[in-house]
Amino acid sequence: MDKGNDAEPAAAIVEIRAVNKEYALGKQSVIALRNISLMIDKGEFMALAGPSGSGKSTLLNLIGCIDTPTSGSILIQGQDISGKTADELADLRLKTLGFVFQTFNLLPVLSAWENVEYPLLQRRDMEKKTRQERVRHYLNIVGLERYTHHRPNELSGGQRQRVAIARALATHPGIVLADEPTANLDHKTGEGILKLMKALNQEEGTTFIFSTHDAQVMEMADRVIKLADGQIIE
Ligand SMILES: Nc1ncnc2c1ncn2[C@@H]1O[C@H](COP(=O)(O)OP(=O)(O)OP(=O)(O)O)[C@@H](O)[C@H]1O
Repeated sequence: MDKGNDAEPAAAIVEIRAVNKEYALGKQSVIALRNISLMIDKGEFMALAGPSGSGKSTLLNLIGCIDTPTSGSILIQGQDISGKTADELADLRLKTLGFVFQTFNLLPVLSAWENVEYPLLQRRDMEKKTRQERVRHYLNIVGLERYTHHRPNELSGGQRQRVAIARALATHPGIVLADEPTANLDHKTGEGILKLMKALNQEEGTTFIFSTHDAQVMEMADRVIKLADGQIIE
């Protein structure tokens, strides 16, 4: 009987195979990632840790299909993304990936409701009623049901990050990528955001991959991958 890997379902939601990333900086080149190989399972709550410049954002950008590796390959839900067109990658980002950023990246002229609704408007096949229920559901989950009409500048940092989390989850992505999601929040608020992410990971089974400097944030992860100078050291 064939017991090879081909016969088994792929457990990894993200697979990174021997990835290198080099940036050209004028005539010089900067090696941001060196020979990274990593399997991330569905439902993981995983932290990327490491000092500034160690390659955390670069790795998140590659997994998020925002940037491409110089060599090596990345598989998302078993599909190699290197052969995909820009349109196919945009579709993958919209359907499979949710993003949470350090600086929240909300659209300032839109209300909390409209910010969460925004990515759903690109789903042409989604009915208005379904869309509105989604927005209401995720704003309730992050505890912002009373702030739906507020614009980002009328919200606190923690509330803004809650809007960003609701926006990331509203499209029902399999994976949420969060680049230093607590870096611009005070410690208590940051802890609340992490607890919220962890609860959503457990309740909805969403895979979370986040970068952090904060040791207490790392403690909440199922697994911590440490990077230094573009390499996995632990
Ligand atoms: N667009 C770019 N052009 C040139 N070099 C870059 C670019 N982006 C990142 N780098 C370099 O790649 C390396 C890794 O950067 P990266 O932003 O991934 O680190 P990081 O661990 O996320 O740091 P931080 O915690 O400060 O955000 C650094 O040396 C950085 O200067």
